[in-house]
Amino acid sequence: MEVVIAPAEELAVLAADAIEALLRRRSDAVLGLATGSSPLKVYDELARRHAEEGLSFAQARGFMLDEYVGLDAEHPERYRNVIATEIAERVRWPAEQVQGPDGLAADLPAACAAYEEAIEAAGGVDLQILGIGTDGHIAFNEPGSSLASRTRIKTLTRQTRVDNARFFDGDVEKVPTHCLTQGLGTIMDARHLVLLATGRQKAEAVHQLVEGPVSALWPATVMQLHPHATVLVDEAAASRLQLADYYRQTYASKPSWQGL
Ligand SMILES: N[C@@H]1[C@@H](O)[C@H](O)[C@@H](COP(=O)(O)O)O[C@@H]1O
Repeated sequence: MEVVIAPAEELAVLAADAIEALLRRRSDAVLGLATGSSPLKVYDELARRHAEEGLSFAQARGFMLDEYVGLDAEHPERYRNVIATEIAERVRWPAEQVQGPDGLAADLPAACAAYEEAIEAAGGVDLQILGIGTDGHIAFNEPGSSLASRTRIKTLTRQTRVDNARFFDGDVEKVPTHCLTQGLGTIMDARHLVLLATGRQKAEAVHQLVEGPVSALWPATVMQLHPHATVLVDEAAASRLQLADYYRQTYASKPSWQGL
């Protein structure tokens, strides 16, 4: 696992560099997309490169991590709509090439199974962008999630609903109680995991993710078992890391030919 500690703007550039390098290598690359505030600067940077430097998403495919159950098709916080607004439309990504689990399906388990099949049929995710919840969840894999889980229905914790209430007029009761989420096993199948975290409220989760014992109690710790995982954090999110100096030295002495 590589840990990079840098200001948020720099982290966004690093993540965008990795995505750009992938797209220039393979224009039909498969990107894993996350919602939440953590990836927003990355999406801004990709939109800028699309507009100013011609970075193309015309052939790329995208798979979202998760979706709320039951939000109206037009609801602005429906993750499908969030991804359309924050990234897909800005880079003129053909809508049919970006998919998410269907939180409005009549048969939710069938929708989860279909989603797993769609990811597999696309050849799997090349690069997965991730954020992390304050309770250590990735996607919506709340504490207690099986480390081998696949796309399924989950109940959101009170903590996650409180954290996400800011997107629902600050009213926790408006935050859905259930979601569909890629499982930890699904996420672990992606070939490169790039997690972004900023702010002191993420410091404990980041410490557990990087340095804690692998445990369902902190679901993101499963990433320690991934052969290619990158953790991009600002100083505040890194403030509880025991080996922060070592990560800094390692990154400072990294050869320029080596990407993330
Ligand atoms: N389902 C999303 C996650 O994918 C995201 O990583 C997390 C952190 O959100 P933020 O980046 O806004 O802190 O919250 C949500 O619950």
